[in-house]
Amino acid sequence: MEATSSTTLALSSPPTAAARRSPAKAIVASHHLRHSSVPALHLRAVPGPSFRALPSPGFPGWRRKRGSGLVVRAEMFGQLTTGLESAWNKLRGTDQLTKDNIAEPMRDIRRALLEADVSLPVVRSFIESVTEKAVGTDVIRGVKPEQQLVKVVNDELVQLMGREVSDLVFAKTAPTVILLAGLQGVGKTTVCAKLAYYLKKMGKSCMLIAADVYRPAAIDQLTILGKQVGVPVYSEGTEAKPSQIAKNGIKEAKSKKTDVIIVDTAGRLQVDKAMMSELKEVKRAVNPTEVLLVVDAMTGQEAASLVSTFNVEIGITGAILTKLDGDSRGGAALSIKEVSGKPIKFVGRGERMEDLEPFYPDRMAQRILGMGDVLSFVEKAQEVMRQEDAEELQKKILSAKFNFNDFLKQTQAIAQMGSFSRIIGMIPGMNKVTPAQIREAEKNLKFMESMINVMTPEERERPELLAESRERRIRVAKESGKNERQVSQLVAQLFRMRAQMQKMMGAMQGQDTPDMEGLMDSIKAEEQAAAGTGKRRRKYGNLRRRDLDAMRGFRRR
Ligand SMILES: Nc1nc2c(ncn2[C@@H]2O[C@H](COP(=O)(O)OP(=O)(O)OP(=O)(O)O)[C@@H](O)[C@H]2O)c(=O)[nH]1
Repeated sequence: MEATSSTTLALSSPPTAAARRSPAKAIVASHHLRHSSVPALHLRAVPGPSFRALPSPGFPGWRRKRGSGLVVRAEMFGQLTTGLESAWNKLRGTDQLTKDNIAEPMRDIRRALLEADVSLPVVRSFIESVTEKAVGTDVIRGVKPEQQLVKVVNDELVQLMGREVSDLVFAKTAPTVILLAGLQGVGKTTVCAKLAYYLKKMGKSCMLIAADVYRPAAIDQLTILGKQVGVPVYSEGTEAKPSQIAKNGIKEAKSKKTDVIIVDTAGRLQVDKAMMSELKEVKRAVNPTEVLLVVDAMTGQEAASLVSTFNVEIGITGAILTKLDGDSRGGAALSIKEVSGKPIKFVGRGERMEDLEPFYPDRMAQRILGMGDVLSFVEKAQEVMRQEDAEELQKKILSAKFNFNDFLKQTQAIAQMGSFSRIIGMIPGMNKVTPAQIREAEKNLKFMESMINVMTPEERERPELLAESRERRIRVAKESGKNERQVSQLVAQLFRMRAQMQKMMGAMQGQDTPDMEGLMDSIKAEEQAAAGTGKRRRKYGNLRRRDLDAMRGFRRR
């Protein structure tokens, strides 16, 4: 309920005043008094160009500014943001994130999340994965450890909240039916109208169905709000059965070729059998595309367990989180997806019809951290590092110095970035590598890593040593638990990779040609030994031929 800027009010009893001004507000305001989670509005006159009605500091979203006597809109999740800040501060003056220096900041993060009413199992797994990622992060030139931790926490928060925005699903053939459920006073009726307003802006025609027959004012409230947003409301009073009203309403909406139908259902003070069975009945009657549970952000992790319960009982497709404007501590937004497995699709951030927006996990994480500039700085620095790495790699390939250390670097880069294709994509001329080749490479890397790990620094630096010495290959095989053939293939593969990369980049000059006789003989001998079984030939024959071709290619050059 927001008064317009021209409204002049100096009142102590807002519902009565609101009642005088607008019947819609009267219903909303009187309804307000019945619900404890939202403090009642106390309209207050504050001096200004014109007197403006403002909620009291107890109202979500508004706080009294210290010292000034002014009432200002509060930062969302302010307390959580402040709690996290102390974690970053503890890392000042350190050079790198380590298991030891991260312990105390992690305790601060844990405390901040618990104070924000995030559910304990969620906090535990969050702390675990942030710690693991933070300690395993490479130092990025110019980026301070505390900034790096902000980035890790941000990425994990985004992940926790579902990563991607979860769009509303529309039925293949209209109409799309959206069933709204929720406890009393969470903002369900308001959400009906807000959602209709949102969909109307998308160019969809809507109809609201008033199936809350227990609170008589709910039907009037929906009718008035419907008028306000210019959407028809179907109702049959309080005598009919909700499932029947919903059915009839859908029939009417279909005859009017309506795109989306939103069904408002009755809330209860708490979850009870009667509500669940009625909801099940309505759900059966309307066969909805979306069943969305409206939950109040002020109820913290309780909201998350409600989403779980409703999902188990009636099967829902997602949640709408209301009253995110202000004092809510963040527990609901951070716990819902993880606890229930269901995404938050929309958030309500005020009482006006336009105060409903899709839920973007990344934007929410940035709001919580309040550090957008740090995040983009770290991302840029990471990008520069990757480019430098890629350039370095390119130089090595051009001079045929691509060795086992580079091989390992690739594996680590993959672990960090999630995909081989990103590195490959950064090397000019490498975009001819097919996704299938990349997938294959990713699979093989782990296997190869175990052999590279037991090579001496010299052998890693100069793969020629292994190509030329059977003893070395046997030693590597023994220490890594592989056989000689596998080591020979790995060495051959490195040279083949060099050759392929160079070929692709059109730079065939300046490479060393090791004496490959020994290695080739070894592969040939293996091939003969394996010739006994057709199965083995089929399995390995192709690979060996390719290896030998690569070797021959090298020898020719
Ligand atoms: N600050 C704030 N208030 C909201 C928001 N959404 C709803 N409200 C207010 O919450 C109060 C309850 O909203 P209703 O829509 O009447 O709640 P309901 O869930 O339909 O209640 P029942 O019909 O009893 O189940 C109203 O005063 C709304 O204006 C929001 O996102 N932010």
